Amino acid sequence: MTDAVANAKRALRAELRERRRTMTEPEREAASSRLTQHLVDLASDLGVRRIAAYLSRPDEPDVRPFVDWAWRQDIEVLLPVSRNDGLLDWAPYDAGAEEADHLGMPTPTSELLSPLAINEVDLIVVPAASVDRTGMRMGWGRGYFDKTLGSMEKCPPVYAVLFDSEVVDEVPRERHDRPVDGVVTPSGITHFSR
Ligand SMILES: Nc1nc2c(c(=O)[nH]1)N(C=O)[C@@H](CNc1ccc(C(=O)N[C@@H](CCC(=O)O)C(=O)O)cc1)CN2
Ligand SMILES: Nc1ncnc2c1ncn2[C@@H]1O[C@H](COP(=O)(O)OP(=O)(O)OP(=O)(O)O)[C@@H](O)[C@H]1O
Repeated sequence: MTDAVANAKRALRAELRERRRTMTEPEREAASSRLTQHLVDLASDLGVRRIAAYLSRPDEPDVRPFVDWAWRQDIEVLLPVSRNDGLLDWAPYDAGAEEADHLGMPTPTSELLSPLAINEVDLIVVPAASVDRTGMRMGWGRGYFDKTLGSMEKCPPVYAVLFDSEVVDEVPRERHDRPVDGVVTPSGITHFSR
């Protein structure tokens, strides 16, 4: 049963990855500017002082203009750094240098903070492959965010960033999967009731 779900996730991820890969540049640019506006609205409405986000790759919905906006507003932004033990360290965004880590993910080169640093933020913006209409989230297959969110005692609002077509009726679900409070897509913000 569990294997069947894991296989279903893998197949769905491959399909979603391919769809992202074939998006055109004008489509990406239009999505990016609308997405940024909604992320700015979300952070402004919540009055955040510190957030956790990530540095998107070219095929991901572009959260970089939002990260830069937050930094210019003096909102502290923490970025994930993948560890070999499956946990995430965090490092502050300072508009400085970045490098690709061994998984190919853009990673900051600023000072490393421990996995506990995320306990101090008031909004977490996470990547996702797909989210369903109840808020159940499927990530990219390494469990980093499920582990991180599952380890938090008191979790601030968590919003996944996706393209519109990636919000679906139902995602394959395993016991350890963590739901999100909402999604931000180019067409707007959806809040789930939990
Ligand atoms: N920009 C960005 N940074 C991020 C993430 C992300 O999704 N986007 N992460 C979010 O977690 C963490 C890194 N996570 C990763 C998740 C999966 C794979 C990966 O190689 N996955 C396999 C697919 C496995 C499968 O399909 O079952 C692959 O792509 O071949 C790499 C890094 C932290 N930083
Ligand atoms: N809280 C957890 N504790 C231990 N192992 C976990 C936990 N969450 C996920 N895992 C393991 O991580 C692997 C990937 O899980 P899954 O396919 O659900 O990842 P995902 O939702 O794509 O990841 P992410 O949350 O990083 O985006 C699985 O082998 C799973 O057993």
